[in-house]
Amino acid sequence: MTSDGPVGSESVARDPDALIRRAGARGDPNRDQHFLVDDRVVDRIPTYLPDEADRSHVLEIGGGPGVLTDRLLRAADRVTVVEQDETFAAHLRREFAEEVEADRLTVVEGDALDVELPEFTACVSNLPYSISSEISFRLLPTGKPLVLMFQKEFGERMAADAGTSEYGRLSVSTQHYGAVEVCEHVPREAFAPKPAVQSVIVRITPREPDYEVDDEQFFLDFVKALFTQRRKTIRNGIRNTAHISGLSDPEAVVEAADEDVLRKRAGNMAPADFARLARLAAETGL
Ligand SMILES: C[S@@+](CC[C@H](N)C(=O)[O-])C[C@H]1O[C@@H](n2cnc3c(N)ncnc32)[C@H](O)[C@@H]1O
Repeated sequence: MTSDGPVGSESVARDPDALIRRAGARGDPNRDQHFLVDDRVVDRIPTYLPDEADRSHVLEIGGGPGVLTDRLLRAADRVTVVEQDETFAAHLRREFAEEVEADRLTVVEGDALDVELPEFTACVSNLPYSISSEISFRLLPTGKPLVLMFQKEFGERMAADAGTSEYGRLSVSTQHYGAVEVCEHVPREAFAPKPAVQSVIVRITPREPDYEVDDEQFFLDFVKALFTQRRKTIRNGIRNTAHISGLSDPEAVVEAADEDVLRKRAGNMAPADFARLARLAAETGL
């Protein structure tokens, strides 16, 4: 049930279309503004947080008219929303004046890639897709649960298993930080204006990886290097990409590694296989 009623008296969830009307501006696709207008989808998003997630301070990137902000304020003690567009930032402060006054909502106007992020306990966002990768790799190292909307292909690559066509550097580097699941496919019709692409909601639950990495930066660079040569064997990948991985003696790594591993291709290497090889590479070839 949603309400189109007066601002500030909402005991039921706010109606998406009414919020867009009160914001006084339509979404501009050139500014990554595709707003959720399907209540059922918006209502489900906060429920994808893991049960054990700490809901004391939830971060939202890209608040827009505030339909998700509204649901997050119902599910969390405190919310910080980062919004780049001054019209929508001003609208959010107006629309949620009571919550701002009560210190339950902070509206940060600025670019989510530049602003200082608060000490949040979880992040739930319908992201601006043009910054999907950069913002994800700002959020992932915080080790907090994330529920994020992405372009379908991007979210599926994050969640992909070794041996599938979607599996790549993005899968390994995301899964390094947490367990990744696609919770829901969201059709274009759930947004206004309708985006050109389909979307997915992805949950990332932080956990320690099931392998050990001594030098995280080298591990991530090594994975990046080997996926630039995904059609080549690992043997040739190691040899051809020292300028990316930073190896000073790639030949020593090839000599030390198992033949079984050297014959594989990056797309068939599980994250734990990369980690084992990265440890060996750091010991023998850095
Ligand atoms: C896909 S819309 C989502 C809006 C709202 N949460 C919803 O679900 O309807 C993305 C929002 O992010 C904002 N935005 C775009 N780039 C941004 C950036 N770099 N930093 C912060 N916000 C940004 C846009 O103005 C827009 O309001």
